[in-house]
Order: sequence, then C-alpha cells, then structure tokens
Amino acid sequence: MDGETVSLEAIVNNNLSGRDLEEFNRIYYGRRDHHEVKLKDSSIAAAKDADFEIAAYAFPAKKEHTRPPRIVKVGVIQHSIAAPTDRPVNEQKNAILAKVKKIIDVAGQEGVNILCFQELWNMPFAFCTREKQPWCEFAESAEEGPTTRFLRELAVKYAMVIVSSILERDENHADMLWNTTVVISDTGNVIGKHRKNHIPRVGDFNESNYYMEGNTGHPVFATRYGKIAVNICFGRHHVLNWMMFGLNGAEIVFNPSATVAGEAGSEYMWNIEARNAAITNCYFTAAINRVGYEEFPNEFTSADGNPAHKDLGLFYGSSYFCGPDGVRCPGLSRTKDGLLIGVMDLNMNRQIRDRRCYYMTQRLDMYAESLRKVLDLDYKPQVVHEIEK
Ligand SMILES: NC(=O)NCCC(=O)O
Repeated sequence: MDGETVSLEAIVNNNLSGRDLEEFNRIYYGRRDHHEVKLKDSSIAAAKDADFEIAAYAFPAKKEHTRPPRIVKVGVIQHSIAAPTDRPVNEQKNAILAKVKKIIDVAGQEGVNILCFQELWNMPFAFCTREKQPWCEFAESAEEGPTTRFLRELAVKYAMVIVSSILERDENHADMLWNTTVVISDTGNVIGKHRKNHIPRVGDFNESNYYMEGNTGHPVFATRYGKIAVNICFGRHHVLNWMMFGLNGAEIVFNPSATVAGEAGSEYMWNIEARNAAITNCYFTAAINRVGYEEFPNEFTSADGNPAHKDLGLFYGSSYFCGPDGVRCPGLSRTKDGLLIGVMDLNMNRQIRDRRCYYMTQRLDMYAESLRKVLDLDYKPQVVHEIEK
C-alpha cells in the first residue's frame, strides 16, 4: 500500500504543532489531550514483531457520590486478509485466524474486557463478485462453527467478551446464509447473535445476492462488563437502527464494517456517522473497518459504466471510538492492521443523559404517530404551500 495516505492524524501531526495542534484537537476531537493510556512494553514489542499498530485512550467520567466508576476496557481489531483469494477456503480462513490470534493475545494481555472485529473478519469481502463459489463455503454455524469454537477458547482464556462478525449458515433453516455477528461471553458460551438489518445495494457491494435483511431485531446483549449491541456496517447510515439499540439499553454499540474509499463507502462520512450516533443516543460507539486491497481471481463490474475490475478499492481502516459526549479518539491507520483500546467509564452515559436531556426531549410518541401515517398507502407528505391571494 505504498503511496496511500496513512491517516488523517498523520496529516495533522505532520503539519500542525503547538497551539494550532491543540486547537485542532479541541475543535475536531473534542479535547486538547487524547488521554493516551500507557501500554505494556511487551505489547508494544509484540505489535512491532507482528507488524500491527497499537494505541489506547481513556474516556473518563466525572466521579459520582452514589455509584463507583464502571471502567471497561474495550478493544477493536482491524486487519487485512492473510492469503491470496485464489487459495483454498480453509487455507485463507486459517491464515486470517492465525494472524489475528497474535493481536487477540496482545488484547488479552492488556486486559481487554470486550473485543470486536471488523465485518466478516474471517474471510475476504467477496460479495462484490456475485460468484457463489467458493465464497458461500466460508459460511459456518454461528453457535458451533470453527471460528466460534476458536474464539470460545480465547474468550475463556482472557475472560473476554468477543464480538465476531461472520457469514452464517443456518443449517436448521434450510442452510440459509446471513451476515451475522456472534456475541461470545467471557464464560465461552454464545450469548446470542444479531443479523445485519440493512443490506447495501450500492456500488460493488452486491451483498443482497447472498443474504437477506436480518430477522433478529435490535438485541442488546447483557454481558458481565456492560450492555452491548452491534450495528453492522451499512446500518450506520440508518439513524433509527442506532436509535433502537439505545432504546433497548445499549451502553456500547459496535459498528463492524467493510467499507472503501470510493462513493459507495464514503470515507468522508466515516468520521461522522458513528460519532453522531454516540452523541444522539448517549452511548459509546466503536467503528471498525477492514484494511487493504482484496483482489479476486475474476473481474466484475457494477453496471455503472466503469471498466471491469478485480478489487473493491482500499478498505481504509481508520477504526475509532467515540464517547456519549461526542469526544473521540484518534483513529487507527488507513493502511495497517491494528489494535485500538478504549478505557471507558460507562457512568458517562447517564451523566450525559442527565445533562443534555436528549432522551427526555425525544418525542417518540409524535414520531411513532407520524411514521404510522407515512406507512399508509394513501399518505400525503405534510407540505404546506403558499396560498395565492
Ligand atoms: N459492508 C457494507 O455494508 N458496506 C456498504 C458500503 C458502506 O456504506 O460502507
């Protein structure tokens, strides 16, 4: 990935210093100082060895009289694929698992409590191709498949909740495929799963050829470390999707994604959407994207007049966290594998809710009534015209 911009942060840090940099940080990130958290020397060495970036930031809340702090260490991993896409399915999958295990081990040693990966992390994002073979063979059972079994052991070993986005094959329902995120408890049990609610039909994202819109609603998983939910990739463009997780009590919402720099993925929106969701819903968000180019054996087009091509473009990484106050940390790089850790005091959610009253001022009743009317076949938009006199 020579020649690619490394990150927005690199551009800013290479060009600003002193008061200008502080002012940029205050206005853009929401605070002058990123509250960097010190990492173990062994983690830094392991990251260097395995060639991934590692960074950690704190999101402290105010001290309260009646509740102790609720500090949770949250980790997200972004990574590229690990073997060419023309290799046998299991070779490709095992290569990714082996590579990512090194990052999970570092997260475990850093005491990460909840860890989330990018969208469909154990396979190439092959849905651009529209080919069914061999890509459908990456699908596995959410509860009993090899990826879940692999992670269950690590969840127990590190007392870590793991949020794993995979291509699911539901053998109990006629072998159907789903884009599913599995939530594995620190006990090693599968707490539950959520299926992607909004399936893209844009650019090369031809996912609707493979799976349908999810049927699991907006579940919030009550883990030992906090209540979490998953808004899978394209769902980040849908504000009501984010809202429902908040209404169901989510304290942290993960957005495992696979998105590219072009119009279909809209890199300029990436830094806004999960951040806006954190603000309007007063919860923490974690946006996680894939990294690198994934070239497929056969060319494909997207019926947009552009020449046929073999890859979707650059998956630009840039994973980040945002707090309910809208303060975010620097993102990981656009080009490199990475582990980002956020040390979050979940007390901040209620503190911000009390202060800003966004839930209290929400007017759900008014919107429920308006939405009911919009769904009527004979709905007329509420547009007021000037009356000519
Ligand atoms: N994976 C996925 O839903 N990508 C769609 C493109 C985007 O909006 O990011």
